[in-house]
Amino acid sequence: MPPVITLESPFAHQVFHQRHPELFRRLMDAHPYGPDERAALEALLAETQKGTISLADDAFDRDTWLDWDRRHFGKPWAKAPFLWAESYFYRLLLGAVGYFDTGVDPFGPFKTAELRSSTLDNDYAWLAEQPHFDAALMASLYGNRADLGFQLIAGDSAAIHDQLVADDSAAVREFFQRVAPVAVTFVLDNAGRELLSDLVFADHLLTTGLASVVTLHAKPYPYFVSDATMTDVGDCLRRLRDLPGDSGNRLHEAAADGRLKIRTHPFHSAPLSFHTMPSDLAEELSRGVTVFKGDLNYRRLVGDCRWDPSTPFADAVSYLPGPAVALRILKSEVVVGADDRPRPPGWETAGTYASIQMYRP
Ligand SMILES: O=P(O)(O)OC[C@H]1O[C@](O)(CO)[C@@H](O)[C@@H]1O
Repeated sequence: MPPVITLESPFAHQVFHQRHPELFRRLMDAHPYGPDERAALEALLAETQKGTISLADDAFDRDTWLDWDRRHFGKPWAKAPFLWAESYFYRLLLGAVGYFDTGVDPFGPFKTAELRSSTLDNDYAWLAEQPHFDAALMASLYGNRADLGFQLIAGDSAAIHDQLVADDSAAVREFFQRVAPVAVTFVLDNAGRELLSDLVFADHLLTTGLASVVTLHAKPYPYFVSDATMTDVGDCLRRLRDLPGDSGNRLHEAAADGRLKIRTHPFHSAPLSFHTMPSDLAEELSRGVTVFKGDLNYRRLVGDCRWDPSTPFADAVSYLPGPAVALRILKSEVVVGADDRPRPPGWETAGTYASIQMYRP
């Protein structure tokens, strides 16, 4: 594997030194946190910006983190791998605000606001007509770009394709048509609009008979601000029932008869790439095709490393136990399988480029 990306990277440094303080300001604004939680958040910020990585003796999940440790405890945060450090940061954030005692999702107010957004019904008006395969696939992809005007998805697809650095959409469509009906697992990313769009894609696969069963893998706890937990999946399914079209009701029925399953796995909040996924998860992902959503899952899929962007996608994911589709808006420095068209500086992290990549063992 190429060298791993660490917090020494200017992009990762910016995440820890600019985005995290802003996140903490918003959390303290959104919640009536008392002096203890506020002090714990301030201490966490200071530690992750200047201190050493530590693991509390009485942490309830100490054994898990010792298992996931790669000799990072006791070392400076500034030298840690970006993926490992970000993941542990969110675990510590949850501890600081008492999540493991109260069960109150610190990001809940942001997620709720998105589902209550006054523009949501209008943005999903296109659902009134049953989307075809490409539109459903693109909705799931571009759901990963939070600020997308969703009418674009059903409209001018040429503009969208121009932004793709890798486009295996035809191979994805042909794959589903050839192997249908197939078991499909979604390794979910964000709640809110992204999850609503993923649900629309899942409904399309079930309704058209391309999927025999769809399993949604959510995060075991709140993570990376907006990542979907099991609770978020329930909330989004309910919200989808109020949006135009009938996807929400169909998925509700699919859940009732066992064609839609919702689950989680502890490894989805591990600070490690999928190369080291446990055998029970690998066994699950070997049963059909897996759709990996979003930037964080992409980093975990290929490894959060300094790949040459022209490296074939298949070379980076050949360890997978079965076929896979990766749908991602590029928001971090990791890129594989990109075409060689010239792009402006910073294109990897700008959040304006996207990729659709398919792996068949
Ligand atoms: O929601 P997504 O698509 O997984 O993106 C999350 C991304 O945001 C960051 O936290 C900061 O850019 C990345 O580290 C991470 O990959």
